[in-house]
Amino acid sequence: MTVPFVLAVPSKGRLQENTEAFFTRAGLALAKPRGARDYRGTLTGLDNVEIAYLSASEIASQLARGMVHLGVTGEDLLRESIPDADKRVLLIDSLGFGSANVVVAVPQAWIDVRTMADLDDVTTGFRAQHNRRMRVATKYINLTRNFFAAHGVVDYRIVESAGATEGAPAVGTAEMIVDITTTGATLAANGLKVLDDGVILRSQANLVASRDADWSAEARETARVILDHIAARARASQYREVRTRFTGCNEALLNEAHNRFGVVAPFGGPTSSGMLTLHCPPMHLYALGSFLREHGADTVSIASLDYVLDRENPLFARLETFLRQ
Ligand SMILES: Nc1ncnc2c1ncn2[C@@H]1O[C@H](COP(=O)(O)OP(=O)(O)OP(=O)(O)O)[C@@H](O)[C@H]1O
Ligand SMILES: O=P(O)(O)OC[C@H]1O[C@H](OP(=O)(O)OP(=O)(O)O)[C@H](O)[C@@H]1O
Ligand SMILES: [Mg+2]
Repeated sequence: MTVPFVLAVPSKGRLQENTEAFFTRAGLALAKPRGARDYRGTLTGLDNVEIAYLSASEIASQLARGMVHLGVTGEDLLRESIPDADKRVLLIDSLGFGSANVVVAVPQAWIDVRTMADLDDVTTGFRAQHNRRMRVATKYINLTRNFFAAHGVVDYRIVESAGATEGAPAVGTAEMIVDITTTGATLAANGLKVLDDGVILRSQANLVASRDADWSAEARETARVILDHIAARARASQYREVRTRFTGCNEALLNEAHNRFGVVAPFGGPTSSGMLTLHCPPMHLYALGSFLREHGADTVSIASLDYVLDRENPLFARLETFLRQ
């Protein structure tokens, strides 16, 4: 019996939809053959892959324990729940969604407290005056400890919070908080402000590999195929395809296009009839089109790319290096 390759994806919340869309764009359709309430799924076309639908925090701990091969979860959860995270898991690629900052926030009323150094003074003064330590409400216990230690802040105590952390100062269960914020609306609504140097981590969703999973030859091959799909899509979305034909095209012109517009010529220089295919970053398309016409092209067509399959697979290369270390 072959052991399935397990890919863990968020089962709910804001990460779920984005993760599904991400795999779909890469040409990997997640399916739930036994219905929407099933927490096991499949990846169309890859028979030995099992999708595990788990909460984002559960994905971080399953990756740490080697129970899943690949997973999508927030960097905040990985760094909080895995000591020495960079040894246990590989953040293969950040995915551009699920962005949130883990921050130190204090009441806006503390007008003289703007930095971690100010906080150090205040916590020390508080302890001397009240004979107890200031309380920090958070679920990010390890991130908080490390960050406060790095700033030399020691006169505090953590109060573990399971939710509605921003409310803690107002209800009097803590003086300040460490929590995640995206728009800042929840902090503002609770009369809190982020310290100027109080961003502990800029987090986003990542595609993550576990070191301790069963990386058999078959599992590696499955990872290669999955990451090949993802890399092909990523490569495609960084460029548009520009096609034109003109006889005056030469290497000097291509070099200039490369230097000025970041253009690459994936299939080499022009064909004998002068046909030229270029890949150009979206922001330079018009400038490139103008440049090509100035140098003799009559018509330039621009099209978006769905996938670009390269011999190189930078994502899988990263995984192989990590597993070898
Ligand atoms: N504004 C935000 N607030 C909270 N989490 C966000 C935000 N934006 C992105 N995220 C990401 O989503 C993760 C939380 O996802 P979610 O709440 O679904 O999972 P969970 O906290 O593990 O589950 P549960 O709430 O059931 O314990 C965060 O850790 C973070 O990586
Ligand atoms: O900066 P903002 O855009 O206001 O977002 C931040 C808030 O969003 C999240 O809570 P959520 O509503 O997801 O509840 P949860 O604690 O159950 O995850 C997070 O825990 C913050 O409280
Ligand atoms: Mg949550």
